[in-house]
Amino acid sequence: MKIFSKEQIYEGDRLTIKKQNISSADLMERAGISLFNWLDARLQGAPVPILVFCGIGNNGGNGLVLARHLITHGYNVKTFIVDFSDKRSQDFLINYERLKGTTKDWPISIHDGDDLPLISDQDIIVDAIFGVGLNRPISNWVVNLFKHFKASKALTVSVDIPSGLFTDRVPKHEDAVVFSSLILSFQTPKLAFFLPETSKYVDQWEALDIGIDTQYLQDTETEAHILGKLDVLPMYKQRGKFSHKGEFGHALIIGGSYGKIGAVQLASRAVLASGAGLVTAFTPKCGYIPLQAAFPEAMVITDLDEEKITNIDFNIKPTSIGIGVGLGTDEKTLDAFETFLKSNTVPLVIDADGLNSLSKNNKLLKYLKEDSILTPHPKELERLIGAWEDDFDKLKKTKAFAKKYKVLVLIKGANSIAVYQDKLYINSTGNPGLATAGSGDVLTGVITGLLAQGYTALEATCFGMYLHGKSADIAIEFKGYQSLIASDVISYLGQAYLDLFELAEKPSAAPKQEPKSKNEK
Ligand SMILES: NC(=O)C1=CN([C@@H]2O[C@H](COP(=O)(O)OP(=O)(O)OC[C@H]3O[C@@H](n4cnc5c(N)ncnc54)[C@H](O)[C@@H]3O)[C@@H](O)[C@H]2O)[C@@H](O)CC1
Ligand SMILES: Nc1ncnc2c1ncn2[C@@H]1O[C@H](COP(=O)(O)OP(=O)(O)O)[C@@H](O)[C@H]1O
Ligand SMILES: [K+]
Repeated sequence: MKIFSKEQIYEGDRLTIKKQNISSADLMERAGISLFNWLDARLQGAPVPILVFCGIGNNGGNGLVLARHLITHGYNVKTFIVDFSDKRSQDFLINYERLKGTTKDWPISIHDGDDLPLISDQDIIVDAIFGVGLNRPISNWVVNLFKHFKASKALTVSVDIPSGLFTDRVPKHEDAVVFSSLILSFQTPKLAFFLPETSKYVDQWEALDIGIDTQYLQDTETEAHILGKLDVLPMYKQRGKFSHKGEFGHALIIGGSYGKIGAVQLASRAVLASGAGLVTAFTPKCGYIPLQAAFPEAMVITDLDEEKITNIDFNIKPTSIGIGVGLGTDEKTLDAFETFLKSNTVPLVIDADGLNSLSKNNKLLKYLKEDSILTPHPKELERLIGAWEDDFDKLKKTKAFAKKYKVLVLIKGANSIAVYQDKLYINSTGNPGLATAGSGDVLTGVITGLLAQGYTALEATCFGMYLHGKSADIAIEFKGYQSLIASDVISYLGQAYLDLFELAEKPSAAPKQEPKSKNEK
């Protein structure tokens, strides 16, 4: 699913209004009704007090439309205008009048210095104060209102985006953003929903189709994409009945050092569990017995040295290589890594100590084969590209690095992001259970295994991180977060594959389904 920038959202609104020959108030009505449908389908008339807080712009306008429909459907609604500026948008005013025509409970205006309304933790707060139009720091009295929301512990639903969250920068103060239990976002989510520094404001999000022009949605190139099942399913390669293991490639995992052979075993097992035909592990001699004993499906080649890799030499023709897991950064290993990089022409995944080797000796970067896949977690990334201001700056720097060396960088984390040729591919699967030793080694194996089967670097990375996270999402249903271990992610990979072909289950009371916009294949 594409993630549109602030400018593209405004352009989409404008173009839709023109092409569909409607007014902006009509579009606002449609947006407001999509909010109502979603909430009504789940509230089903519950008498819960709903407190709708509206700004004076179009986000506020959405709130007024929602309030009006809730009132006419008999819900228990109180509407507040958060009067942070005397500049009211046209569509806000239209809906302000409409609302006053609907109920005798006119909206209550809140100004700087007014007492804040009483909010019980049984209430529902609708945050329609700021949308994507936020363009400067928020007045303190509004920040106090946000703190008041948080202190009330009431369920908070944000319209389009949590008020106070910018679409393109990290908020200066944590209190200046509404902590949202649920965001009902128009048409597509925003990039800020997926970054470590801003995701704390985002619990759940839903994208509501408001009928933005499908041609525009289809034709507009966006920097970021969130990858769901429907985005990765087209990448899946069917298996023919008469296929044989040679067709599914031969991956080579290079890594391991004394006491860290397990990383190689995890990666090698993940290679086969992702569907590759053959896997060979290249490790120090100390890895030979453990690997052959623990994982008979793998073939093993060993280094001359007992405890570390000192000379990478193999007589097989792998179709993909994954290097770095458990590798260590001993001087001799660094030299072997350099020699290997200079001669390698095979599709390559570099992880863990392979990345640290690149950081220790960044003149090696120029030897990286085009489309090599680097899979750093944030700490490894910082060693590679240097420190960054915030998550947006991190992405900017990573894009520059990926373009400069013509590589793909997968930044691992809660929402892993693959950075490739100026684009960002954000993973939608995975959970905190994955914060466990070796889960990154498994990811390396999955991606190397997919590369071996002929997936492109981008496909192997996007499909790989999706399956890896999906496997963990299935595994925690049986294991819980705490006791999920990396081996489980391998064991449940098969279920992750099978899940690809399960139809997405309908929410319990499916709201009136707007026609799916084309860009959601
Ligand atoms: N135009 C339309 O018909 C549609 C607009 N949409 C809604 O409109 C929102 C964007 O609306 P707006 O562009 O009016 O902007 P917002 O409603 O997000 O912000 C309101 C106004 O506040 C001002 N402002 C920004 N930061 C401020 C601050 N810190 N202190 C005081 N004032 C500040 C801005 O001038 C802005 O116009 C979207 O988030 C979405 O909710 C959607 O309904 C889609 C349809
Ligand atoms: N909170 C989280 N939610 C989802 N995925 C996570 C979370 N924490 C870590 N992960 C995932 O777990 C893996 C961790 O990789 P890494 O840090 O390399 O672990 P290791 O080095 O132990 O193998 C990555 O795939 C990352 O995306
Ligand atoms: K909002």
